[in-house]
Amino acid sequence: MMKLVGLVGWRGMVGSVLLQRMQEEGDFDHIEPVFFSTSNTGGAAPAMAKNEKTLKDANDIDALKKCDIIITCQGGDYTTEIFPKLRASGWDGYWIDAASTLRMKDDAIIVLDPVNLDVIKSALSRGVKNYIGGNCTVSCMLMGLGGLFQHNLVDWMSSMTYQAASGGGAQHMRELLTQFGSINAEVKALLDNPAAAILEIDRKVLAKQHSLTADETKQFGVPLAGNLIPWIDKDLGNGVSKEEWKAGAETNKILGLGEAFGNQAIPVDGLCIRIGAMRCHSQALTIKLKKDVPLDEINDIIASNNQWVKVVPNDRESSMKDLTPAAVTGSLTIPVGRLRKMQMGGEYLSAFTVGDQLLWGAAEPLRRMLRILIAD
Ligand SMILES: NC(=O)C1=CN([C@@H]2O[C@H](COP(=O)(O)OP(=O)(O)OC[C@H]3O[C@@H](n4cnc5c(N)ncnc54)[C@H](OP(=O)(O)O)[C@@H]3O)[C@@H](O)[C@H]2O)C=CC1
Ligand SMILES: N[C@@H](CC(=O)OP(=O)(O)O)C(=O)O
Repeated sequence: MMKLVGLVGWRGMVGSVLLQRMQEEGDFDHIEPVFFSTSNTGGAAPAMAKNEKTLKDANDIDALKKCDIIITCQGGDYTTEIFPKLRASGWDGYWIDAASTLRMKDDAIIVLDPVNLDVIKSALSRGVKNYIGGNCTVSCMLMGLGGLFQHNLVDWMSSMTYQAASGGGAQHMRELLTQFGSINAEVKALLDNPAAAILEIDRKVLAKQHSLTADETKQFGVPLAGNLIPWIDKDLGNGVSKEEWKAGAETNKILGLGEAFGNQAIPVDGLCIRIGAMRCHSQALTIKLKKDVPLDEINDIIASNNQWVKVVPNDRESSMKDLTPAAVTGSLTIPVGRLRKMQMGGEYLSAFTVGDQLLWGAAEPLRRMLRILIAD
């Protein structure tokens, strides 16, 4: 019999990408879906619905309890509120979640199966029921550089990120575009006049950035258009942002490394920066290798790790064409480029990678976890 799969948060940005991928991969042919809503109980379920044509109440524990598997992209507040109640009610089904709430719990696995299928399989055999998608930057980095970890070559890694507006949510993407529009409108007449002085244009742009209305900076708090923000997520109070903390904590948990697994963690640290890209996160990596491996071997190790990673030749033209958010958006390909040995010595490797943070960064690992569960 087909598994009853509850879908919560399917209407949001991550959820919409998830549904789109599930349709592309024919996942609905293998499940009996039940669509839930926090705002429209009784409304019409989307076209993929089979027997259950109306939306169920996402806060109704009895309705949720009927599902064998629940996938939620509804967000952390929903998970915090509903998940404990559902488990307390005796529900023993599989919970697949995009939110960070449960990621670091002992009874939860962070899923990224092209990288940690062994960790997932071992957890399934132990009866673990909670499978959580990783932080977008971490997942995209591991999809690109997983080969180096698999070959136990990484001594430590520093990751400097360039994260897109979408990481904040749909409203943040809209706000970025609104800001670009306001700034452009401010200097449109001067731009149309080739004789206009560039310093006058620059002065007006800066004045506009400083005078954007509260409405125009409601999501980010400051301008992002023509600017950047060197802080993402909460301030942990020790000079580290929560997004930066996740790099080390989640990378190691995904790989099954660290004290909890009885072995040594690999230090992964850096600064996380918000930039004015739409939905691709990029990161510049400095990797201290455990030994001086020739660059052609490194290229092979990275390229052969999974079918989505693509090594981009370290030259100007290839980097400009294939290693940008605009080139990668909407695609599952994870390009890794700018691979070269650094001045510090043969064990120091630089790399640059880009990933669509709504695909490998959010929806795709959840979808693939569902396929693993229904294949069993
Ligand atoms: N954004 C990201 O990059 C990432 C997000 N995540 C996680 O996924 C969660 C969901 O993120 P995201 O998809 O960006 O959140 P959204 O804000 O796009 O969607 C969340 C929910 O908001 C409700 N909603 C209210 N108004 C609208 C509207 N106009 N259009 C669509 N939905 C609406 C929907 O619930 P309902 O249908 O019940 O009303 C929807 O499921 C995050 O909180 C986070 O935990 C994880 C990784 C990356
Ligand atoms: N914090 C990420 C997006 C996100 O949702 O991350 P997490 O799933 O770890 O909360 C960003 O802003 O780019």
